[in-house]
Amino acid sequence: MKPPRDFFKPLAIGAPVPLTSLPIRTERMIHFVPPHIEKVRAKVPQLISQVDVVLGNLEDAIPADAKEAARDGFIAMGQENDFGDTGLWVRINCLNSPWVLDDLMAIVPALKDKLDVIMLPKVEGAWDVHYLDQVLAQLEAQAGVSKPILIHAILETAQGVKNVEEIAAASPRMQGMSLGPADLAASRGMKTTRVGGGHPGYRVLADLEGDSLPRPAFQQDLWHYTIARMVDACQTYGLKAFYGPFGDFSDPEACEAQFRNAFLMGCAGAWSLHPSQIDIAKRVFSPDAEEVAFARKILDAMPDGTGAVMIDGKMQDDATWKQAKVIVDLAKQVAARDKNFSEIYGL
Ligand SMILES: CC(C)(COP(=O)(O)OP(=O)(O)OC[C@H]1O[C@@H](n2cnc3c(N)ncnc32)[C@H](O)[C@@H]1OP(=O)(O)O)[C@@H](O)C(=O)NCCC(=O)NCCSC(=O)C[C@](C)(O)C(=O)O
Ligand SMILES: [Mg+2]
Repeated sequence: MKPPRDFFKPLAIGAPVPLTSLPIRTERMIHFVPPHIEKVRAKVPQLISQVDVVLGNLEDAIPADAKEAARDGFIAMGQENDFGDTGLWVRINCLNSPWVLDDLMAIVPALKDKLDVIMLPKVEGAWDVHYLDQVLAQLEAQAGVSKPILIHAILETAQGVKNVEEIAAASPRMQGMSLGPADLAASRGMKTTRVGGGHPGYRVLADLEGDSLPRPAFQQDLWHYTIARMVDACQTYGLKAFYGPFGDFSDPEACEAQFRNAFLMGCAGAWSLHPSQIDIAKRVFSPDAEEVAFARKILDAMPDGTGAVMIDGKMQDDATWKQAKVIVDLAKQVAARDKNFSEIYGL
C-alpha cells in the first residue's frame, strides 16, 4: 500500500522537508540524564565520548516540582556542549501533562538543529504522533529549524501495543520505539513491580517423572511477545526498535541477559540509566567478533548474495547472506564510531 501523496510534505509552511529514510547512526545505548541534577549534568561533556545518545529526561523520575529545572537544565546542556556525532535526544512530558507545551515551546527554538529526537512517552495510537508531528512542524517553521526533529515512541501501554503498527507508520518523523516495561506492566495489570527482566513466578514445569522432586522449572521471558510485535512493526516501516530500562542496577548479569534477548530479537539498542549500564549495552549491542568474522566469510563466498555454499559445514544461501549483511553493516557502523571495535573486527 503506497503512503498518501502528501505523506512526505512538510506539515507547516517553512518547516523542513520530512526525511524519506532514517540517517545511519549507531545507537547502541540511549543514556538517560536527569537534567535538574547539576552534578550529573556536569558529566555530559565526558558522557558524549562514552555513549551513542545522550537523552535529557523531563518525564517520569523527575519530581513535579523540578520539571522547570529539568527543562532549563536540558536546554543548558544542549546549548553548552558540542555533541558531534553523538545523538542529543529529550524525553518530553506526556501529552496530557501540564508541562508538555512549555517543554516544546522552550526547547525547539532554544536548540533548533542540535536536537535530533524527541522521545514521546505513553503513546496510545497514531493520533498522538500526528499531534506532535504537526506542532513540531509549526515550531520548526517559526524557529527556522533546517532538519526535521524525529520522534521516538515509548511502547508502554496496552493500547499502544494494540496499535503498534499504526504508530510506526504514523509519520516520516518516526525514528523508532522503545519498550517501557514499568508503565506497560501497570497498564496491563501485570503483577510485577520490577522494571524489565524476568520474574521467578513466570515459568513452566517439566512433567513429573515418577516421584523425582523438585520438578525442573524453566523461567520464561515476560517481554518476548511485546518485543517481537515492536520489532516487526519497526522493521516493516524502516524504524529502529529498542529495549528500554532495566531498573535493578545491582544485577548487571540480569541486565545483560535482558539486553541480549532484545539484541537477538532484532533490537538496535537499549537504555542506560546509570554509568554502570553503558558498557553492558556497548558489549551486547555491538555484534560479536566471531559472528562478524563468520558473516564476512559468507559475504566473501557469495559476492552477489545469491546461490548456496557450505561454510564450516553450514549451508549458506540468499537468506543467510542477508543476515550476514545486517551483522557486517552494523559492525562497520560501530567500528567507524568506536576504535576499540575497529581493531576487534579488523574493519
Ligand atoms: C537512579 C539515580 C538517581 C541514581 O543516582 P545516584 O547518584 O544515587 O547513583 P550512584 O550509584 O550513587 O551514582 C554513582 C555516580 O554516577 C553518577 N550518575 C548516576 N546516575 C547517572 C546518570 N544517569 N548519568 C551519568 N552519571 C550518573 C552519580 O552522579 C555518581 O557520580 P559521582 O561518582 O561523581 O558521585 C540516577 O542514576 C538516575 O537518575 N538515573 C536515571 C533514572 C531515570 O531516568 N529513570 C527514568 C527512566 S526509566 C522509566 O521511565 C520507565 C519507563 C520506560 O517509563 C517505563 O517502563 O514505564
Ligand atoms: Mg513509563
